[in-house]
Amino acid sequence: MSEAILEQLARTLEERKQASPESSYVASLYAKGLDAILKKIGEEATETVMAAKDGVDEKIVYEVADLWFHTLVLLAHQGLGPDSVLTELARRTGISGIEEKARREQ
Ligand SMILES: N=c1c2ncn([C@@H]3O[C@H](COP(=O)(O)OP(=O)(O)OP(=O)(O)O)[C@@H](O)[C@H]3O)c2ncn1[C@@H]1O[C@H](COP(=O)(O)O)[C@@H](O)[C@H]1O
Repeated sequence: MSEAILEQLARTLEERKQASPESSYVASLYAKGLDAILKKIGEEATETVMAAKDGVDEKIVYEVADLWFHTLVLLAHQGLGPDSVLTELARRTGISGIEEKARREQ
């Protein structure tokens, strides 16, 4: 399920490259450029740290979702997608390419 969400969101982020900045938050970030996206990632990372310091699980989840979302916007902006990160994580955990492909197709 989690991969399906990432893939759906990645498709939406790709579609937003054709949208007007007035009609979409993501399109407005693309229009502002890389530095604006990186600034949001920095802010969301800081908010994640503060949430973790507060120790409230709901806040942590909310801020990590914001952080993940903005890193996905960065990947899309750079012409990358969640697949490349999942492949790298799979490589680190020792899952082979064939195993990973089979798992994804299940
Ligand atoms: N998943 C998200 C998502 N998560 C977080 N955000 C936005 O990220 C921003 C988080 O910034 P902050 O926490 O600083 O809150 P804020 O003060 O309101 O934000 P700023 O005004 O400072 O930018 C908010 O504006 C949230 O609305 C998101 N915006 C959009 N999406 C999804 O992205 C897709 C495209 O969205 P649009 O571009 O809006 O069509 C859709 O599927 C949306 O559901």
